[in-house]
Amino acid sequence: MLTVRAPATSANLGSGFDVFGVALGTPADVVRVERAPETRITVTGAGSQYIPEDPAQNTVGAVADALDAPAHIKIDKGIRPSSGLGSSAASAAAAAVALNALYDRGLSGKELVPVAAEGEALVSGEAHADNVAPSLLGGFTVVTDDGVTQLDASIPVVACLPEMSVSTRDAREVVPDSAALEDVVDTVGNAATLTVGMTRDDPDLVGRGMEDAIVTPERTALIDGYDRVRDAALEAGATGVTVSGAGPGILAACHRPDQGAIAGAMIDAFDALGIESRAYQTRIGEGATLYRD
Ligand SMILES: Nc1ncnc2c1ncn2[C@@H]1O[C@H](COP(=O)(O)OP(=O)(O)OP(=O)(O)O)[C@@H](O)[C@H]1O
Ligand SMILES: N[C@@H](CCO)C(=O)O
Repeated sequence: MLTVRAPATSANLGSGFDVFGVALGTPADVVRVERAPETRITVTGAGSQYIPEDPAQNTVGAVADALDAPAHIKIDKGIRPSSGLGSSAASAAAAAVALNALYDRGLSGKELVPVAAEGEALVSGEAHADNVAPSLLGGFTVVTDDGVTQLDASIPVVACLPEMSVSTRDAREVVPDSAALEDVVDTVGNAATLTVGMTRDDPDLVGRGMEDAIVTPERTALIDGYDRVRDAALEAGATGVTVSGAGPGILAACHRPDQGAIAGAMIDAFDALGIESRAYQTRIGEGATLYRD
């Protein structure tokens, strides 16, 4: 029996649609695997009632297929599905690491990125890798057609998760087909600013670089109360706020001393609209970790 913990992630970071991602310290999924003649999946934990155990419909089933590694796979969900915190990706990343070890496939973390992305193709229709890459590798990741670049980073963040669901598949349908050149220029500038901020562990540059005028405005319309929560977080000291992944999670970058006030302000802003939420006060952290029992 092998056990892997794979963290939640936040993709896009505003200016890096389908490119940027970060691993979060908490929450995380835990996946346990043992060899079996056929893949069988059991799911417990947060939102497990919404997650199919049929291998043909679960992200870990796609990973087991891709690695030709049948197993009994137990998923303990720490990350609620349809959250914007990379729930489906964390299970896929954990399964990729666990099955790679269980069957001695010898693939590196970077080589496991396209394998785990097969799970994302299953649930969202596209094998976008901006959640599975940071969940596997940790830190800040940049995913392009040429591969993955990873950087260790340690920025404090608050990830606020309201009691509502937005499916990635739906949120991809509102992404515009084209953009005005001036918005593209702004977004490239913001993405560059954010990347420099990550290399310096500078929450001010990272927060400033999270601005995006192309995809994020279309997505915020799917999240009740987004503008109120964003304003509350900024007033409480957040250096930048954006939609986490496809939403409804909202990510705020910050300095450590402001973290508690920002978390409280975001929860209170949702609460004033009659929406329950919880906030993870965490920081950019490590990728998937393997434990041998
Ligand atoms: N192992 C799994 N964990 C979570 N969701 C899964 C899993 N396998 C299949 N699913 C399905 O994937 C969908 C959730 O994926 P989706 O990409 O919409 O959310 P997410 O992973 O929380 O978000 P995001 O990619 O925006 O961060 C649900 O329909 C869920 O049933
Ligand atoms: N880049 C993907 C990530 C989903 O978490 C999207 O925003 O649709």
